[in-house]
Amino acid sequence: MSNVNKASIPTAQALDAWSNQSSETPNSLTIIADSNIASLDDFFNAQTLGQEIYQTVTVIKVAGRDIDAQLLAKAQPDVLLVRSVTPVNASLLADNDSVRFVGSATIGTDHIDQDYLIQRNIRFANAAGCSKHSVAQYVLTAILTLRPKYWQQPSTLGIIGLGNIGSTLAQYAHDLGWQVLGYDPLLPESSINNASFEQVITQSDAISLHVPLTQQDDSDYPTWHLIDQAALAAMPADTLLINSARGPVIDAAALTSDIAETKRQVALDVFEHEPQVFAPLLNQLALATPHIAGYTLEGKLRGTQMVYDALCEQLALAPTQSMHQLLPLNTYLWSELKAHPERLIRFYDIRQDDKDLRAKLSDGQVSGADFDKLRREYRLRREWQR
Ligand SMILES: NC(=O)C1=CN([C@@H]2O[C@H](COP(=O)(O)OP(=O)(O)OC[C@H]3O[C@@H](n4cnc5c(N)ncnc54)[C@H](O)[C@@H]3O)[C@@H](O)[C@H]2O)C=CC1
Ligand SMILES: O=C(O)C(=O)[C@H](O)COP(=O)(O)O
Repeated sequence: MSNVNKASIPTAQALDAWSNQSSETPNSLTIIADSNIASLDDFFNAQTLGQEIYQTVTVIKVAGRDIDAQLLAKAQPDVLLVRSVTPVNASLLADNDSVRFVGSATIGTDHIDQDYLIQRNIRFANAAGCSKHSVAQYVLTAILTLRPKYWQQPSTLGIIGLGNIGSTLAQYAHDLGWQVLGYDPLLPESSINNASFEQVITQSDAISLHVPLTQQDDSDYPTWHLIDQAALAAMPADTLLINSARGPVIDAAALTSDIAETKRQVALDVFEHEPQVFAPLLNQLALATPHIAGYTLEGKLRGTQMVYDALCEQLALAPTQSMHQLLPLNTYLWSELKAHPERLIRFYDIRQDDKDLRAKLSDGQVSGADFDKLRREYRLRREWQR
């Protein structure tokens, strides 16, 4: 049996050409995938998935925001692979009865209606923890760029949400001799889960948010507008606030007024009205980046690897591709940076990302198209080895 990788088709427009040729081959596997998933061709092809079972593996690559119900109804894929910008729910899948597996190469799952997928008996996998070091390193870079004195001076880092990213950030904070005040009502008390929400808000030098976006229906501790006008009013003006979780965790209108009044330093990687970013907030931020905290080569490849492994399990195949075969040598060592703080800009020049985003400001906003373009064309950083 020969395995033929029929094609990786780059755009939705190519779907018409593909569907005219498609002869509904038995044992064919059709995948619709967000073209922003790293190394799609390396992980999803007839060699890595065929293995005597699938004669044809077709990957239709589409921009995440263009994956819609019409496309799914027409292509009738077996597998849907997304990142964070494609809402996967009844509106997307109602007219489709072919999808058996949905993979999101991301940590966050707020774009996925998991109850609906269970109802439809569609297996779901995400990439929990894939970029936890990358995001933690983004946060450290933001803090140390804005407050270089914290390399030497003991400070208190408040962490809200102590899952994969929050707990990883706490390890780096301890490496630097910082005190950690952590709050996570869904985890047992621990050496880092050691404070109330109020204590974190009122007693930290810097606060970093690492919660999923949840609403009242999903959680006893919803995070939508967790940082609202009251939380900001309780936060001392010199407390640095960083959000790399999801935009709506902070009430953007309240934050805009708060910074105008307090001149607080705030670093945002995510925005309430993303992909649009509005000037009144952007112009007051100490640092602003286009949702790239997790965008390292390692973080993105790990995300792809995790959904590939889960798909292999679903198909009862042994995984044959590994991200380690695809990674160039990594020379970024956390121990080196700790010994030479002046090299931070070489490890991650966050001000360049900030500058690139602000350069897109026009007519009072960064448009969704420009925000997405910055992300699509982002030169992936390397994750520091710890
Ligand atoms: N900016 C970026 O590029 C990235 C952003 N993210 C975002 O970061 C979020 C966190 O990621 P992980 O740490 O890997 O997730 P995780 O699921 O491992 O941890 C989240 C933690 O938040 C806690 N939590 C939930 N509600 C809370 C509340 N009201 N108050 C305090 N804690 C609460 C949970 O108990 C859990 O321990 C993701 O859900 C995603 O939205 C993730 C990756 C990249
Ligand atoms: O993993 C997550 O959760 C994230 O926020 C991603 O890193 C965001 O990347 P995209 O999925 O929007 O490319």
